[in-house]
Amino acid sequence: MEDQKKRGLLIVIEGIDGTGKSSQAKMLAEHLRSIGEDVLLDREPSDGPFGKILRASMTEGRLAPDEELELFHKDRRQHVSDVITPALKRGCHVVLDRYYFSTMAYQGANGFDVEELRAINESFAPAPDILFILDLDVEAALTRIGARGDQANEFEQRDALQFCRDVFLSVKDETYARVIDSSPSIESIHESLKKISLAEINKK
Ligand SMILES: Nc1ncnc2c1ncn2[C@@H]1O[C@H](COP(=O)(O)OP(=O)(O)O)[C@@H](O)[C@H]1O
Ligand SMILES: Cc1cn([C@H]2C[C@H](O)[C@@H](COP(=O)(O)OP(=O)(O)O)O2)c(=O)[nH]c1=O
Repeated sequence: MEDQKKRGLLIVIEGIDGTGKSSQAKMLAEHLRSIGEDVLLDREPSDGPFGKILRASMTEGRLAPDEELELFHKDRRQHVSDVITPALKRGCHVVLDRYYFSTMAYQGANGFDVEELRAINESFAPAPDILFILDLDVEAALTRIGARGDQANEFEQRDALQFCRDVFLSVKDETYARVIDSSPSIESIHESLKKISLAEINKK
């Protein structure tokens, strides 16, 4: 008898820096576990070898765009095959802080073609069951992360973050996508994510 265990849900949380992804992912995972669901809380770049190189480059100095993109794809291929797919197959939900929509956004802002990036990633990475797009204007997001670089840096940063925000919103009509206004309190946003996630889990 084929194992009839229900496949887990891939729940992805995306948004520009400061929209509350990490806070919401942690709270959602903790809530689902508290009601007996098997949940893996994870993130991209992942904690695998390629992800580690990427995270190091964020403090030690950005890699060349081509090299950086190649590493994000290598990291995701390994993350999907070694972590995400096995977890979903054993019925474990995966709550993921960033996924390939961040590649579309941030490497798109770096000059790569957004739709091409989407096609490459969707050739090997499963689409989410739910994609929460945490949306917030760039000024409010920058304030939250206390990003006060020099003026020039801020202008560049603002433009790039606005580009990213627009890319995230560009997938809002997908059946799996939910745009969540991230200006309310952390708790009220958590209530929205909890309600939507439980409705999907109960559909299975
Ligand atoms: N809804 C919210 N209202 C006010 N502050 C928030 C909210 N969500 C997150 N924050 C704060 O903003 C900062 C960034 O939150 P974080 O969860 O790390 O966002 P991200 O992972 O999207 O960068 C943290 O200091 C966090 O406490
Ligand atoms: C997953 C992913 C992240 N990123 C970027 C977004 C972040 O600036 C950085 C690290 O992600 P993260 O740790 O989420 O940083 P933050 O908490 O500040 O948002 O990696 C990409 O450029 N491409 C990607 O595919």
